[in-house]
Amino acid sequence: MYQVRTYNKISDKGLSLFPAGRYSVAEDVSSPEAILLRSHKLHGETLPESVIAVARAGAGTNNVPVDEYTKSGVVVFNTPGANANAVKELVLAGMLLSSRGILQGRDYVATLGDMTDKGEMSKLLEAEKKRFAGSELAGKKLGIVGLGAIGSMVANAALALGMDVYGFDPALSVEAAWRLPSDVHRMESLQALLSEIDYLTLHVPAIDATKNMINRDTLGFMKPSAAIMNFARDAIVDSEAVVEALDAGKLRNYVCDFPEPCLIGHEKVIAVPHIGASTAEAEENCAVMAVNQLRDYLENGNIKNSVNFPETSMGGLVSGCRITFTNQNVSGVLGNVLSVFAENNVNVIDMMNKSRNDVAYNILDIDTCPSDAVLAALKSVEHVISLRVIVRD
Ligand SMILES: NC(=O)c1ccc[n+]([C@@H]2O[C@H](COP(=O)([O-])OP(=O)(O)OC[C@H]3O[C@@H](n4cnc5c(N)ncnc54)[C@H](O)[C@@H]3O)[C@@H](O)[C@H]2O)c1
Ligand SMILES: O=C(O)CC[C@@H](O)C(=O)O
Repeated sequence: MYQVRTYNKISDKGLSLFPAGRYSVAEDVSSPEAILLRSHKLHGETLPESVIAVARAGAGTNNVPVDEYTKSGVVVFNTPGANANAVKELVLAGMLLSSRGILQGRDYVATLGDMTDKGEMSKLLEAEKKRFAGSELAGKKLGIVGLGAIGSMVANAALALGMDVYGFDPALSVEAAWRLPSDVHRMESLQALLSEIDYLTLHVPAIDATKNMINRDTLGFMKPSAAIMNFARDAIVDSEAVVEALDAGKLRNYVCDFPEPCLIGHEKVIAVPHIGASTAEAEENCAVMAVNQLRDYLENGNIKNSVNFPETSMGGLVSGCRITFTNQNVSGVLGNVLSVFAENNVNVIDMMNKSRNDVAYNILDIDTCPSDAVLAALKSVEHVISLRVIVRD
């Protein structure tokens, strides 16, 4: 029986994919092999020694100490693209809220509760509506920083709305480049993009390279009439600098999914409580993808959509026994492991060896499961970090 510890509200559509007889899935399982979570922060928490995998039902993994887990052979998964449409739609809503007097108009209308005469009300509204006039998105310039799953969807939608789209992504993958409409103007620097655009939307991960990417200096490149959408992470924007720019009339609006104390109540800030991915569809997509990936890893040793381990798949285990092991990515380890098999007359039927940065991951199918003594010898090969035996039941 596999044990999976959950944090946060995970969609039932995903959880129901764990077969009841083979998985115990709950917040309080005692010796979990896996953790399934959304935004719960694992930094500073002691990971049970039994854990071999962590699945983030979502894109960002900055709530998981990935580097630390990699060293102990724990595979971290995410669900790329599974909630991208939900975020895209909220970015569009953010730009519309920023460009039109929707919230201000709604607040004003709510003050008219004492009026009883429909005609009087109509006259008053027609007289007052000029205070809530806005501008259109069509024809405006949108800058997108980060052109991955979300950024490319925002680009397509913005082009369909008649916006002129500028993109900056120095780490763009080939796959993401193929998804990108050719109408997007490719910018060579953040500064060049910021000085060009009317709206900025951020879709980069929270990593060292993106920390406070929007700060006093970079805000200085932007037009005073520009507005920023931050549906990525709080760490990417220096909020205090944003408030200074808003107060000084050097920035029009800040729309964000990550409220902080300095932003609360500011008339030029529209802040919502991290609801970018909070749609039934996105929650289901993420949970289904995360559970399928976890199951394939636990039951077959296959790795798909990991942020720290290489993509490695040998399909389902049909018969016999499968050994998987993780090692430091140095020369000679696989050879030494195979020598142990050879010395003990264990026949390897099929195998795969992949590496990523400092780790290598291996799947080996063999005739029959090795004895405990052979397994102990395999585990003691220098630079082997962890080893697992999977048997078809
Ligand atoms: N508000 C929410 O609920 C919500 C939901 C999903 C994702 N997110 C956040 O949005 C981020 C992006 O999500 P995604 O699904 O598009 O991820 P993604 O991995 O598909 O795309 C990220 C893109 O950022 C680019 N990038 C990395 N460093 C960069 C840099 N220094 N400058 C410019 N571009 C850079 C990458 O090359 C990649 O193309 C996630 O990491 C997460 O933090 C928030
Ligand atoms: O789970 C959520 O609600 C947020 C997910 C989002 O921050 C992500 O990085 O995918």
